[in-house]
Parts: sequence; structure tokens; C-alpha cells
Amino acid sequence: MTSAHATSLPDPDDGFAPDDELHIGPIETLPERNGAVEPADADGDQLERAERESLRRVGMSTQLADIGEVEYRDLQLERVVLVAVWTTGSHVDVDNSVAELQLLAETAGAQVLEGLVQRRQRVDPATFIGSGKVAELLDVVVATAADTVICDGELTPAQLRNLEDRLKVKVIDRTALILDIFAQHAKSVEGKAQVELAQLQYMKQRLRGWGGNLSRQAGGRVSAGAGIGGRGPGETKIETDRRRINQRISQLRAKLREMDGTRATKRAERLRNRVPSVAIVGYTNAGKSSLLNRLTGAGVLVEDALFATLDPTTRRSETPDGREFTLTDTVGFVRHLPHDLVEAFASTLEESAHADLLLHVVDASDPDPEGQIAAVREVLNDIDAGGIPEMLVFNKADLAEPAVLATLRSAYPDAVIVSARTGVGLDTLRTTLYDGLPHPAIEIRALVPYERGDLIDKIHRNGEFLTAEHRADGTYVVARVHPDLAGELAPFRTDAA
Ligand SMILES: Nc1nc2c(ncn2[C@@H]2O[C@H](COP(=O)(O)OP(=O)(O)OP(=O)(O)O)[C@@H](O)[C@H]2O)c(=O)[nH]1
Ligand SMILES: [Mg+2]
Repeated sequence: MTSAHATSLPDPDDGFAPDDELHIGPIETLPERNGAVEPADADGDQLERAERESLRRVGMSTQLADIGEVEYRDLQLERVVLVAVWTTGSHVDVDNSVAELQLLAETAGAQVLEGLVQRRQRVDPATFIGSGKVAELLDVVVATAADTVICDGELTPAQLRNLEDRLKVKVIDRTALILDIFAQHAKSVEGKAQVELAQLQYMKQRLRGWGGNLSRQAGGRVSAGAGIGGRGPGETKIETDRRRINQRISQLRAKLREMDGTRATKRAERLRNRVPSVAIVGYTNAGKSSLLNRLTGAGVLVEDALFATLDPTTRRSETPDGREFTLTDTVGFVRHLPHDLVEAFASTLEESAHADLLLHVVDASDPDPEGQIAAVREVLNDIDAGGIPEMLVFNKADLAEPAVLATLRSAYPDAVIVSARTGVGLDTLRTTLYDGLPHPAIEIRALVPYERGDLIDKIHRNGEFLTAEHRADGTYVVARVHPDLAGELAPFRTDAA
């Protein structure tokens, strides 16, 4: 991710006013992200791009088409103003967070006009930023002709409603923005169902807040703000909506359980065959898909966009000595990944939780690689993948500052430093990866008759030869194998089995 200063922030040494200071600045430093990716941006063969474009903005399922009030897949974020409240951490942290919010907004297709940061002890429970500052924000919204305000955080239904009331434009939070990107990028049936589930869960909590006033006004209804006039027919409608949403949620859950069954079957098959599985995990845009392409020629979509990959892709590969393993590209993580999303994507994320080894890819050129590592490990713990052996890979070495690389190298001596772009470090990565694959548990010695070439093949694919020697009456092998294969080899073993 590119480093950017989305906001004009005070130098902390300036002794800025501790509270209610609103800093406003135009966003200028990030390159245009929505244009076509130049050929120079290609890391490995890439497919699906055209397909992806034609699939953008999938519509909501027809069953929900008439819940117009809460329909927010059609967000149409176009001209947006970003708003953040800076409560803890350094100004660099808040800067990074807003820069990331900008990337998210641009990935969703928006044009970011301004970034505003307010320094405050805590978020205002009624209006997110201080109530007095909403007027200033309104001025910015009017002056820039923005149609959407995006808050860096998760808004309560009340904050949402209050802000929309006062600003008269659509207000969304970081969670809704991430959900929207996922909705745009979801491709598989399962991915779409997972996103829809997450969106509905999120929506359900916010039926009154979300778009309530605005869409009602747009629909020519009586304003349904708080207080008198806000209840009555509006409330009834909300109840109906809530019931329908709940029905749809149960439908989706059932559908996802079914699909999860298929996935579990496949996983069980891999497990039976003892093919070690490696999951490529990491922060969004770190270069996970690029590395999968580099390592296997998979031709997965690579894009300078957040959450380009939503559907895990698994490729079989093998070590130079013939051991098979699978490599799976997974959904990227981000700071404050919405909880509803983690829950809805549980079965996709489980791909990582069931891996034998995690290749944790970190963008070494990011302003805060360690923050990325921490955010990724947090999600891994959430999905019970915290205990899986992890191999750290610092990618984008071609972009990173040499000094940063040196620091990372000494802080993480076991990590591998690579560039999927230039190919630097890939050989080391391969060797480290092959060494890191789990080894079969049982060491056997056996004399396998020549007519049982099939067993030698199996050792080749799923086990590890320590020695193999051709003798008059067969192949004498010393090898490490899994229990199943040890069973098949039992009649030929020369060691006491
Ligand atoms: N300069 C440079 N760019 C890279 C490198 N690796 C990947 N990129 C670029 O970084 C962007 C993201 O790469 P992806 O492979 O799509 O990243 P990802 O981790 O799969 O991202 P998501 O699927 O969106 O989470 C693309 O524009 C790549 O071309 C690298 O080593 N150097
Ligand atoms: Mg990807």
C-alpha cells in the first residue's frame, strides 16, 4: 500500500488543542487507483479481470428487492468526504488509518474529496465527531458537493441517524464500506451468499438508522426521524423488514451449511491422502495472489485493489523431490475486519484454519508492516488458526526502503524477503517452504518387490525417501510415510513393524 497523507495533521509537538480540533485538508497524494492496471503491473499470469468488471455491482437477491429502505448494495458512493476521530496512538497511526480508509473508498469506486480528522478524548456517542464540528463538516460537504460521508469506525444506529439528519447526505462507516467492497468483488455462489449474510446481519441492527430518513424522504414519505412521527407506519414497516431479513438470513445459513459440507468433503479427501496444505494468508494487497501465481503459475487475479481475492484458490504443487502439497490463496485481512464478515466468511476462512503451514505474506513497503502483522494474527486467532506453524514472508522488497528491510530482517530473522514482482528471494522462499512442509511420521525399512511399483509411487508422492536401493529381489527403501501407507507396506517391512 502506498504511504499517503490523507489529512493535514498537526505535529504532535505543536501542542495542539487536546479536544475538538478539526483538521481539514484536501487529499492529494495518492495516485489514481481506479484506472486500468498497466501491463507493468503484471505479476504472473492474470485472468478474470474482464470477468470481474462485468460482475461488479451484483444486485441483491430478488427476495429482498422490495426492502428498499435498507437496500444498500446500491450505495453508489461517488464523491465522498472521510471523517476520523483520533483518540489514541500517534498521528502516524491515524494518518495510516485514514490513508487506508481512502484506499478502501477508492476500491469501492468512490472519489475522495477531503479527509477530516478530529482530535478528541473519545468518539461522541451522538454524532461520532463532536456535535459542534458537524456544522463544519456540513460546510465541507456543501462546498465539495459530496454525496457521502464515510466515518472511520463503526457507527451506532443513533450516530448514523443523527449525522444523516444533519448532513443530509448518506453516511456510512468503515464496516459498511468493507461490506460493500466484498459485495462488489464476490464472485462464487458461496462468496455472494457469505457477503449477503454479513450485510443482512449488519443491516438488521441498523434498520432505523440506516438510510431511514433519507430513503423515506426520497420515497415521498413522512420523515421518520426520532420522536413523534418517527414511529407509526415506519415502525411497522421496520418490523416487516426485520422479519423478512431474518427469514433470508436463515435461508442463507442453510445454503452455506450445505456448501460447507462439500468443502469439508474435499478437505477430508486431501487429509486422507495426507497431502500437506499450505495457506497463503496476510493483509489485503500484500501480494498473496501474486506469490501463488509465482509459485504455481495459477493465473489468479492480481489487482492493486483491496480485497481482490474473495474466493480461495487451491493449487497442487510438488517439491523437487516429488512430494505433493497444496497451496491456497485466501481472503486478505484488514484492521478492524467487521465481525459479521468474519462470521459469515467462516467456512472460507477455515481454509487457513485447516492448513498445515501458513505462509504469512506482509507488504514490506507498507508504512506499518508490524501493524499489518498484528492485525493478521488477531484474525488468525479469531478463526482458531493461531497455533498453526507460520512462515513470515516480506514481499515487495523492490519497493521497500533498504533501511526498513534491514530492520525487519533483524526483528524477524527467520522471515524470507522476496519480491513477487522481480522474483528476488523466490528460490529461498521455495527451499524454506519445502523444508517447512510437515514430514510423515513413521520411518520404515522395506524390501518392495518390483511388481509393487505402485507402492514406490505412493512413497514418492506422499512420503519421503531417505534411501532407495535396487536389489535382486526388489527395491530396498528407507522412507518416512504416513500410517496408512505404513500399513500397506507392512508385508514388505524388514524392520519390526
Ligand atoms: N512492486 C511490487 N508490487 C507487487 C509485488 N507483489 C505484488 N505487487 C502488486 O501489489 C498489488 C496486490 O497484489 P495481489 O497479489 O493482488 O495482492 P493480494 O494480497 O492477493 O491482495 P487481495 O487479494 O486484494 O487481498 C498488485 O498491484 C500487484 O501487482 C512486489 O513484489 N512488488
Ligand atoms: Mg489476492
